[in-house]
Amino acid sequence: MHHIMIISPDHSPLKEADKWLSRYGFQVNLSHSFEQAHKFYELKDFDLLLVDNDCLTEATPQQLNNTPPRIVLDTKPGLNIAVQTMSLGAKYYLPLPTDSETLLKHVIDALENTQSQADIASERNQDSKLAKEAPLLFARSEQEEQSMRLGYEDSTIIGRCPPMEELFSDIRKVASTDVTVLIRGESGTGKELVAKALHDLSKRNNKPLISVNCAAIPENLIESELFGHEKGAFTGASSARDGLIYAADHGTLFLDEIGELPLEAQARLLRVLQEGEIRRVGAVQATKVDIRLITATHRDLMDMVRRRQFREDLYYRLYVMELIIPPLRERGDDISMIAKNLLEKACKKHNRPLLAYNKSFDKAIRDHHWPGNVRELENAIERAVILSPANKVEAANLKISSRHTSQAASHAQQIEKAQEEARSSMTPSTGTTLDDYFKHFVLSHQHKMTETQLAHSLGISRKSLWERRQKLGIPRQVTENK
Ligand SMILES: Nc1ncnc2c1ncn2[C@@H]1O[C@H](COP(=O)(O)OP(=O)(O)OP(=O)(O)O)[C@@H](O)[C@H]1O
Repeated sequence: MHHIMIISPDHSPLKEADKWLSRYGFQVNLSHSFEQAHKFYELKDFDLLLVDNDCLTEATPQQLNNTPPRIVLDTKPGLNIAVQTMSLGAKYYLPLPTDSETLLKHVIDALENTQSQADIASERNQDSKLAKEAPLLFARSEQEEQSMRLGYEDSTIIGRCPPMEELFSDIRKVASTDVTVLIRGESGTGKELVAKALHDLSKRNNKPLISVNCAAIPENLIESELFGHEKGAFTGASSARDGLIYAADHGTLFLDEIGELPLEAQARLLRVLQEGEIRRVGAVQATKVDIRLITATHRDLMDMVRRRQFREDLYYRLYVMELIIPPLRERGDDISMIAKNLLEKACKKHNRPLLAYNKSFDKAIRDHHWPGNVRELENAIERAVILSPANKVEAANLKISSRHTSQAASHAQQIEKAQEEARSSMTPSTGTTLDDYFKHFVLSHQHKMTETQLAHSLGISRKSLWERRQKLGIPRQVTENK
């Protein structure tokens, strides 16, 4: 039988865990503080500690010395505290209140993980005599190798600037945990790449990573796509179907553009997170699923909560860990490093010899503002490769619009200016193209409409709206956190 010590103040919701864990056969003891726990028990006799963060912050370094592995739970969760807590040795960091299943799952994971580490340690001890006689080089696992190479020129995510280094360090810390991660960054900054890195570096990497762009699925289909449906659940549902969440069972589900998820689907998703089970549209019974959820958005979800466009309870579920990807224009020398890599790729793709990357090309790239970030850079370089002569790429062939080239003007100022222009003339001037009209309408209305409302007003699907934004490089509304 495993012995667990809960250390939490009287008012903490963590005390509930006592009855849940006892019901599952764990032997549980409770203390109000580390001081009290040390006074009445030998902490080394316990297999695991569940600690309310309030008690952890009050503990002295001596009280934390030689204590069993711990899971830390927090009524005021935050990224900085989470990272600090994990770096101080916590196995998991979870928000409070939590539900019995989430807690049990993490308790079991932590106990199993500790056991396997103990097994490895004892094997290493046995091997150590041999090691002294003939030193062996232990190769790093493929996963460790991959984690060390994050950011390098040959990695899928290139970046060496301090904000990217910080991001990689956070990725390494959270990848192995099962916590829900919210990735924030402007369009084209690499959110999907980060989600993939988290999956590849996790213990779920031999199971599927299912990526879903919530903005690209028509609103009336989103629930059945995600959650599946029963036969006859709606017109056209001629047979029962599993949804994408079920397809991610035991793996990772990446929901991109989570801010575009309609409210009804948000309620269903919340249930998946709370209960660990999924109910198909039209079904009575639920099925258990085990997924690690990663979400991404360029939107200010808190602002959407205030406008009642996003559920507050879901927001707090998603916001356990936040990873922020800086816009390309703030990455200094990384821009050239990424550009060279993209040039190489584009040359290969178009069967061209590696074209010379000269100074004026580099200057043009570094001077541009890149509102569409790495995706825009990728497209511009591909254009330049196609249009340039025999053996060198020419800056002019990047075809980047000059109104974006001022580094001084901030992205926010640019969007504000564009919106101001759009608002000051509510009808487009004569001679504008359909694309201009489209751009004008989106920029002048996006501050007061959701993507669904915008698409509806334009008489197109959300998928088309999303695709045309990418094509025309129309930035989304700037949020205060960017
Ligand atoms: N740091 C990077 N190094 C190299 N390539 C990158 C980097 N970041 C992004 N890319 C490339 O840029 C493109 C856009 O990346 P990705 O789709 O991950 O962005 P995103 O933030 O998810 O975009 P959106 O918000 O529009 O869905 C991809 O082709 C990706 O491979």
